[in-house]
Amino acid sequence: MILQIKDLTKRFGGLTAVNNVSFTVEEKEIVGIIGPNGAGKTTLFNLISGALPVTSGTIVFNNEDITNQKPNVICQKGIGRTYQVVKPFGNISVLENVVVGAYNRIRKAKEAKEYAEHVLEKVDLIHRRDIVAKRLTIADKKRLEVAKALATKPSLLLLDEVLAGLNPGEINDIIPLIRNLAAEGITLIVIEHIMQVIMQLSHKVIVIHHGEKIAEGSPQEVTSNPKVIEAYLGEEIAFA
Ligand SMILES: Nc1ncnc2c1ncn2[C@@H]1O[C@H](COP(=O)(O)OP(=O)(O)OP(=O)(O)O)[C@@H](O)[C@H]1O
Repeated sequence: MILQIKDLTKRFGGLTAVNNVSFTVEEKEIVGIIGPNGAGKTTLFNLISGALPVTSGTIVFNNEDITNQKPNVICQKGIGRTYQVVKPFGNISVLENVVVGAYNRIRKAKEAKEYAEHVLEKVDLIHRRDIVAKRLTIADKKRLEVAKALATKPSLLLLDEVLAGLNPGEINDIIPLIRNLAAEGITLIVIEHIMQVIMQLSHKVIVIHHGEKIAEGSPQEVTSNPKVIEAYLGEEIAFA
């Protein structure tokens, strides 16, 4: 077991965004997290990555309690993440963006640059290395977001809607990339709205609704669960 989330709760004033959520993630697993808009998925990532303090509950990573540790400390322990809203440093090059990520783990400039180039090759963005990041297409900005997170050498990577806003062709191009990361031994937790992608990628799916975990199981199990179907009534997610 690489991650254990126990009774995790996050309140923003009177709003309980994450409510008593527990689950575990095994090494090399791909876990999908789904749930309607505002369900608390990104907040969950913010708690795991240390971007927000928890209200109660614990987060154990590699047998170590990391609850409420600082984001840079959690990153150095091996948890990387992407952001739903891509946040490249727009006025510097693609390569420099990734070098910034690499500096979390590598102190020497030459080594950080070499590692950043290696990561850019992995995400198929090496040919754009000298372009100013803000000039990238949306699809390439998503690849850059993954590259920045990969440069921190994560053993657990949290992907927050990296496929949102992409067309079907672009989505099909990025899915093998995600699979390759898993094949290399990186454990993945993936928030995604596109059910087909979740069904294709995930070993296990966790369904969050109003901050609570309402279902957990194989993609087939959760999509045939009446509670899950009800939570999604009126939502645009298609189970087909
Ligand atoms: N920093 C914050 N301060 C106050 N409320 C917040 C904060 N972050 C999130 N929330 C609220 O917590 C709830 C859960 O939000 P969250 O972004 O985690 O949902 P989500 O499942 O990721 O949604 P989406 O699919 O739309 O990204 C929402 O009601 C949101 O408005």
